[in-house]
Amino acid sequence: MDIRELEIKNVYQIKNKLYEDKRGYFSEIYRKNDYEFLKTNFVQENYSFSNKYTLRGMHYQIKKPQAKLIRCLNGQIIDVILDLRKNSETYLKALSIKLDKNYTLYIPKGIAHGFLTLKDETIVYYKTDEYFNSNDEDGFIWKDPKIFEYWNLKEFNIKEEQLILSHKDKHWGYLR
Ligand SMILES: Cc1cn([C@H]2C[C@H](O)[C@@H](COP(=O)(O)OP(=O)(O)O[C@H]3O[C@@H](C)C(=O)[C@@H](O)[C@H]3O)O2)c(=O)[nH]c1=O
Repeated sequence: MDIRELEIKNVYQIKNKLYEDKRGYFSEIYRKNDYEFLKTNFVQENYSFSNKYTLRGMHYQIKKPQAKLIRCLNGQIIDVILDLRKNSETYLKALSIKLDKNYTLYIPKGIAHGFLTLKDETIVYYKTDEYFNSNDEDGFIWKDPKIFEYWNLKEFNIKEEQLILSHKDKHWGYLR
């Protein structure tokens, strides 16, 4: 596997192998032994389907933080993360990465996560190593200065008014 650690500690980008032919393509999503190096026991799988310019985030769990293995099965996203691990060398560092069918992203526990879809019918599929618990969930607003630039809205010619957000994601406060 082609694995690259990104600028936030223990965040990995993994190149997906696609076997293309006249029918389309085939790709494995997950083999336990390939991902043993992560020492992560995934317990839940999710997928979301979104229209273009949907922004979901920024989310994390407090008591039982979730590591996530994220793949964009259809369409394209800008994935934005921020390191909230106080003991991390890269504490409060943010980054963004474009994901489509070619790359998987791994984020360890303690990282805030969000993504913006760049195409209609974008499907994001991800595994987590802790169950979702709405009482444990926290977040902050996507416009927080610590991450705002990472959405690259200008580069993609996206206006704030075009963004589609849930009620919850519109009303998070700034990161304290
Ligand atoms: C995330 C999640 C949501 N839900 C429910 C709660 C709610 O009624 C509905 C929609 O939830 P949300 O609006 O929180 O979905 P969404 O905004 O897509 O939440 C996700 O955002 C991305 C950025 C992440 O990092 C994920 O971990 C998760 O927080 O689905 C579950 O039942 N299980 C889950 O694991």
